[in-house]
Amino acid sequence: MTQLAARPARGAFDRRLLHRARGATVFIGVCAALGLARTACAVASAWLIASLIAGAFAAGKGLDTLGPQIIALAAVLSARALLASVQEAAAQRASATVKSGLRRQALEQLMRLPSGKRHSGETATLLVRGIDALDDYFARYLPQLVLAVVVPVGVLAVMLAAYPPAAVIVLVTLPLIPLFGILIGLYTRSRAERQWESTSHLAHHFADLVAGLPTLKAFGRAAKQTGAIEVTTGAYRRRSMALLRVAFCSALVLELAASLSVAVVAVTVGVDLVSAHNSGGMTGEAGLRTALLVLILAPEAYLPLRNVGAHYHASAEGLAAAERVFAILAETPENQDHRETATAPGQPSPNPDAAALTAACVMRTPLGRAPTIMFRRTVFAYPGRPPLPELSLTIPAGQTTVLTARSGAGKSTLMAALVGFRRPVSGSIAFDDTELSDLDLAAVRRSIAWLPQRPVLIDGTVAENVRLAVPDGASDPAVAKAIAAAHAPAANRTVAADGSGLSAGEAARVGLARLLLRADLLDPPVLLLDEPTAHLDADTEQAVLDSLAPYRDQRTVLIASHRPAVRAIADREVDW
Ligand SMILES: Nc1ncnc2c1ncn2[C@@H]1O[C@H](COP(=O)(O)OP(=O)(O)OP(=O)(O)O)[C@@H](O)[C@H]1O
Repeated sequence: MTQLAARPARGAFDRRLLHRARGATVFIGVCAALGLARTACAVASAWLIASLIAGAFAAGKGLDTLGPQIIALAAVLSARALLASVQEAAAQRASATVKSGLRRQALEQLMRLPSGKRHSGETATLLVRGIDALDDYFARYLPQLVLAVVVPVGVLAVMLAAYPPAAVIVLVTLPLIPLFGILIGLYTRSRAERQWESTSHLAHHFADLVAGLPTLKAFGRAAKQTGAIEVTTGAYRRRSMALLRVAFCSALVLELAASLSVAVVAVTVGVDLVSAHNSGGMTGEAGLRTALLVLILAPEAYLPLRNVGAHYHASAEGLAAAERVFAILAETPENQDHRETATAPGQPSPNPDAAALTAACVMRTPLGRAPTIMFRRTVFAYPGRPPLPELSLTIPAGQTTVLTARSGAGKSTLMAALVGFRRPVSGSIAFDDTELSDLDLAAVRRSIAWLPQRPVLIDGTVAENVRLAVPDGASDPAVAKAIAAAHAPAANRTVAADGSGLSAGEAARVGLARLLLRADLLDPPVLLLDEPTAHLDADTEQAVLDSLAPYRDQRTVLIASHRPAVRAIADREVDW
């Protein structure tokens, strides 16, 4: 289930969405201008239609007299259609701007937050489908909201000039539409939130199931998952149908209110027309034209407000997703220094801004040549777990230290802490005499090459995977050298993001090639290697360790491993 609490419903006009993109503000201005032009077209076409009918029926005019008016009507209707398509194009453009802005900001924030905090299936659904659902908000709802303000005012002004009683009826009944719309909208909003939770849950469940399918099949439990999927999709279907029911009912209610109001206007105008023959009021061509003008214009006053209600339902899913994106953007990265950027050393940096920032930091690397690393009474803790034992440890400068503590003692945690992905709950970490918390974390990361226990892989070739280790890219020969030194698979071998296509040992050597490439090009003074030879046979292990030898020289190297061959290259072993 989604981990993000739904926020209270916002108004119909979400300022935060518009503030996210400068283009959106221009778009609102364009919408208002186009709305005014469309109102003018609506009034002009109503007047032309009324004149044509009144001229033909009340004054008996022929095509020769009415010809210019027919041409004018065609021109006005074409202009109205053109304005509508310009508005649609502007809306799509504004929508694309806001969506890409939101996606970029959410991704940057997610990369700053501690990894593993959020489910990937749910996040992918939010960032792809959820944000895409904002199209309805920008392309339909927002333009309609502008029209809902501009059109009724324009139409009412014309009606007031032409036939004040009809204007009064419209003025009195018009607020019923937004009133009903708001009441239904408030109800829909909570349903849309629940619908979005169902969507996230389904995505979450499905992603978990697909990832765990081999294991489930191996234990003969795959068929049992059919029932669980049926339950999840059933809940999703029921919530979708409930939301659709509300949408249809709301359209019906708004339609009914508008139709009744127009009917009252029609009856008033009709009664006036009939009684005019006795009183001398609305008679002849002018009287019929006025009556027709009012009858054609009256529905135009209600239409934008009704459409706002309908489009609100269409955009509710996008708004619910946007709430969650804003919740992500508002999160404070608890495990992170406020100065850090997003790139993990030796790990891919999908964010060019972060890469550029990291590249800038290389000019002021804070770590001296081969620093001493100190853990002083450091305690790490994971949520819901007892804290790990207090640790006081000195990793000597320029030496290779092998951590041999038992499995689960916290070796990987300690390495993650050195690159700022874990923060101790008490005690401190220092490079030479400077506390990590006083250093620029982005620059610290730039000074470290880290081979994690399970290197992150992306879809692509081995070369592409290796090249990611350096934010500014690397030449083919440099990549080839690192691949050869790490005894990694051929550069053109294809790899899937889940690691399929490579054995566990081969994947580890791709990670090692990244570390070596980083060491070659960025010359970091610290190397961290977490179980670098865990899946390797003795010969390959020795070859890899031999390749590593020149890189260990003049650097502070920390390796987590229990393997005898690795322990044999240690200047110092540490256990706790
Ligand atoms: N994300 C996490 N959430 C909760 N507990 C965790 C998490 N990561 C690690 N731990 C726990 O913290 C402890 C230390 O884990 P860590 O991976 O650092 O140990 P390690 O010494 O590297 O183990 P190994 O040699 O098996 O790789 C373990 O008890 C582990 O279960």
